Amino acid sequence: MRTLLTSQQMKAVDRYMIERMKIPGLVLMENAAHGVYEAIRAEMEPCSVQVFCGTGNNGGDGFAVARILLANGYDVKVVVLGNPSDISGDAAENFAFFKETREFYTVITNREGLEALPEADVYVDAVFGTGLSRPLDGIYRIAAEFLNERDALVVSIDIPSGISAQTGAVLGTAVRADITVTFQYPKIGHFLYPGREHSGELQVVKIGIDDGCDIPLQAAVCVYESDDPDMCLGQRPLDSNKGSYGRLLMIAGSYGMAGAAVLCARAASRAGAGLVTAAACGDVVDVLQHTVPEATCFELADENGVLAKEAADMVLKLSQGKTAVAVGPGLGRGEAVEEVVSRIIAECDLPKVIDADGLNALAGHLEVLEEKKGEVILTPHPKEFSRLCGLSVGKILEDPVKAAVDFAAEYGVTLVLKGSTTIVADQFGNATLLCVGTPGMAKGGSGDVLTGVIGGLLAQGKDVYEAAITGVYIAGMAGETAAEQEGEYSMTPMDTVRYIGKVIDDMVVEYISADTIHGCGGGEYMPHRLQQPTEIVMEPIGTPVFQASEADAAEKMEAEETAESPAASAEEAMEEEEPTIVVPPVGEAEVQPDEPAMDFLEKYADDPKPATRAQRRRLEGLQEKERRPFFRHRAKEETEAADDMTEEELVNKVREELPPDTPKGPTRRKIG
Ligand SMILES: NC(=O)C1=CN([C@@H]2O[C@H](COP(=O)(O)OP(=O)(O)OC[C@H]3O[C@@H](n4cnc5c(N)ncnc54)[C@H](O)[C@@H]3O)[C@@H](O)[C@H]2O)[C@@H](O)CC1
Ligand SMILES: Nc1ncnc2c1ncn2[C@@H]1O[C@H](COP(=O)(O)OP(=O)(O)O)[C@@H](O)[C@H]1O
Ligand SMILES: [K+]
Repeated sequence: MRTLLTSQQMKAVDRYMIERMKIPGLVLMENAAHGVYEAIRAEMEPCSVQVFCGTGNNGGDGFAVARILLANGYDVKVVVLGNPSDISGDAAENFAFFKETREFYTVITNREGLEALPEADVYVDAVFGTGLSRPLDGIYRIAAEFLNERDALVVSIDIPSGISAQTGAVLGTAVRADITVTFQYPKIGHFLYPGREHSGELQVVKIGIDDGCDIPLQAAVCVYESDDPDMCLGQRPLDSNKGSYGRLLMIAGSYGMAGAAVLCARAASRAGAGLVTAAACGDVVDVLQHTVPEATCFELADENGVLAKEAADMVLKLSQGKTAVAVGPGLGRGEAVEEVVSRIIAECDLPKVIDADGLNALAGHLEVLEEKKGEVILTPHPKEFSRLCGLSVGKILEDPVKAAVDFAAEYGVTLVLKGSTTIVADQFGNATLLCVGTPGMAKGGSGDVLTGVIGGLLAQGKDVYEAAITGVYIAGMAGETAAEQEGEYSMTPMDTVRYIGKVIDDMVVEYISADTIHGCGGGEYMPHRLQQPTEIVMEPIGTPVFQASEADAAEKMEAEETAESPAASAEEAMEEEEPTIVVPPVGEAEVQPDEPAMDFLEKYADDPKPATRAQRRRLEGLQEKERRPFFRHRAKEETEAADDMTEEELVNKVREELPPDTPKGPTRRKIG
């Protein structure tokens, strides 16, 4: 799990370090530039590099990178876009060297100027960072388009120029980077499309903004990605029984849409619910009894295969003794459905997840949410959300985090806005982005699976925000596994259901105490969560921008100094050292799963970074196959060499080659 900052929060952190911690801005910029330089050096030996610089601090980073590259033998040209006399502050300090020597920079104002430049091996995009405030136009637009046409490595500093750090939106046009190097904290725009795709491989480097500033703790947005080690569940206690894992009441399906109920019920069971009770109209019950034998079923009153108003009394009666409700998949539409859904919300005090036709039933009747008795999770895709909130889909996607957070706060619900990046927002202004799932899930029925998983977790006693986040993670990871096994084109939602168990099994760790309700752990591992909306104060500078008083800060420093021995803190610091994280590139390369092996290998020979996990696995598999003869050959040589050794020499050699003791990871408790 990673904390994401907005541009405003990042600026506030920056100011804290400069004004309070007295780290000069130039030092931060130098550290940032070294991070970018390391990223380039890891990819390319000294070669020709053009650094496109704007006139703000992003450009300042660019000048510093250019200087470091020059000092390390790269052939560098700085391309200044905009008026050099606008360069000020730290950026001007870093520009000074180029201004003086004149030899390594040029100011470009039009396309002809760019086209007259020689081709380079690497282009660095240091035009705009978090300060982007309006769509790119003029020379900036031309330069972004020019960079996108280059057949060379493009490295963006902080965020691809033209991408909004807040929303991931393209403002006018935007650079498509192969690598983006950002500083200390990723930004929301790195994880929302189209920003996620434009960022390429994301690297996060430390620049000296460390502990001591509480703004990152106040951040309300965080992200989970595939295989995130922080996402875990506790073990089931050995002496538990089905009653320990809750009872889910599911109301789903109608004539012709029994499948939605089947997927939802199966997913809930796979997510661990102790008992799933499916309430539906007659035809659906018949199907459920055959396909989901583990569920108990009740027939509800219907009219032409869709719930009748009278069904509401039966549903409310059935809800007694249950621990959660899932309602909506495949319910169909009509006044009766609206009444059933409204009454469940207003009269049943259990936590509930509402999806699909449950959401359609709510659209236009949002006042019902003001009367809600139990906590509510809504799981719309953008179109369903548009029907709910009245904003157009386009408007929602302009700033989906804001749209989700605003709605959740206004109606006091947890909102799951589904998509290629799914956003979970709670009523306090917190949001979690989940970069899991696969285009293989873009197939009818995937949403029903998610509803079942969330319902199953709710039934087991998970808090609504946790159930929503964990549910999206599990369904997304199960979808990714299904895509690996069955292919992105062919996988079905039922395949996703099949792999839920594998995903959950990988998430179960021994070290979470099972005393969280019903043995479903994870609480303390979930993101830091604000209980009150927080505002980051930007003005006035220098005085109480940050809440802690001088006296508090001095006290805290003194306490920290006396609390730890230097050796212990150094050791801890090493342990806590955050590695540079690398987010796999997304979207760019569209490779069909059925592509012949050789074409696939050739396509990625120079750039082994296919778009999806499934594609990466496939590539790794093929590369491994390619390598095999070599390994066999080496193994044979080694055996022959070993034959010539005495036994003692052989034992010593093996000892030398043994890896040092590695710490043991969490293991599952053995039963029996
Ligand atoms: N915040 C931090 O902690 C650090 C920030 N650093 C760098 O500083 C950057 C932010 O610097 P700035 O705040 O100066 O912002 P930028 O360098 O991103 O750009 C701001 C300048 O561009 C202008 N501008 C914005 N959009 C424009 C458009 N479409 N067309 C023309 N002009 C436009 C603005 O008016 C402003 O003058 C970060 O992205 C990062 O690269 C680093 O130096 C390291 C430390
Ligand atoms: N390109 C994608 N990448 C990741 N996840 C996706 C993608 N497309 C769809 N999904 C996921 O699949 C599910 C689809 O839900 P939904 O649109 O409600 O489907 P349906 O109503 O047909 O069941 C959501 O959880 C969504 O996040
Ligand atoms: K940039």
